Amino acid sequence: MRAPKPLAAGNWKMNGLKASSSEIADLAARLKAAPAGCDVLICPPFTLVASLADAAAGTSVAIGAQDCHAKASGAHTGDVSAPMLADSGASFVIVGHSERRADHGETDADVAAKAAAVQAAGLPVIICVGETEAERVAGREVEIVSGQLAGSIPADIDTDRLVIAYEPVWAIGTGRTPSAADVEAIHGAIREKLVARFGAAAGSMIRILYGGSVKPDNAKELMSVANVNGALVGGASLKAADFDAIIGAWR
Ligand SMILES: O=C(CO)COP(=O)(O)O
Repeated sequence: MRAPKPLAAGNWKMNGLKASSSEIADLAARLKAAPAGCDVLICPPFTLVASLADAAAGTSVAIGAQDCHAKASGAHTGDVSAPMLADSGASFVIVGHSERRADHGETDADVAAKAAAVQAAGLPVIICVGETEAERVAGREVEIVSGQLAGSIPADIDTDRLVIAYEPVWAIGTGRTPSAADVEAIHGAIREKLVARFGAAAGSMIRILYGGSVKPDNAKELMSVANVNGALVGGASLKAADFDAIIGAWR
C-alpha cells in the first residue's frame, strides 16, 4: 500500500517577531542545499503569517497558522478566520492544540467546527489530539484519543486535506517522550480508527504526526516508527538549524 509523504511541521506557538523571517530564509537555504524527503511547514503566530508567507514564496517552506475562528467573518473581536488566513498566504491551519483546549476551553465540537472552517476556506487542516499524564498513567490513552478523534473530525471532512497530530500533553515542552513501542501502539490505534471511519484506501493515506519534545537527537528514532508520518515540533522549530536537523530524519 502507498504511504503518505511525511510532513515536518513547526509550531512556533507565541514566539517570533519580524526579525524571525531570517529563520525562514536560513531554513529555505538549507533545504535548497540538501532537499528534504518530506513536506516542510512552519506555523508562526498570526502576526507573522503574511510576512513569512511572502518570505517563503518560491521556496520549499510552506507557512501555516495555529488556530482560527469557526466562522468566516463577523462580530468576534480579536479573532481571525480561516479565509483571512488563506488570504494572508497560509497553506495549512492547526486546530485543537492541547494548549488551546486547556487555555481556551476548546471542546471536541469546537475543534470540529474550526476544522470544517479551515477546509471550507480551501486549506488542509491539522487536528491535534493527545492524552494528559493522568490519563496515560490510568492506561486510558487509546480511549481518550479515540474520543477526541471521533469528536474533533467533522462529518464532512475531506481526508485528502486532513492531517492528525498525536501530541501527548505530558511530552510537550518537557523533554520527555513516549518509548518507540508506546508511540507505535498509539499511532497504530489512531490508524485503525481512521481506517474504520474512512476505509482502507483513504484512512491509510492520512498523515499521523507525532509531537512532543521532538529534537534533533530523537527525531530519527521517533520518525522511523510505523504509522508516524511526520512531526509537529514546538521549541526545536524556532531555530532553522535545529528544525533542519530534525528534517534530516528523512534525508
Ligand atoms: O506542542 C508541540 C507542538 O505543537 C510540541 O512542543 P515541543 O516540541 O516544544 O515539546
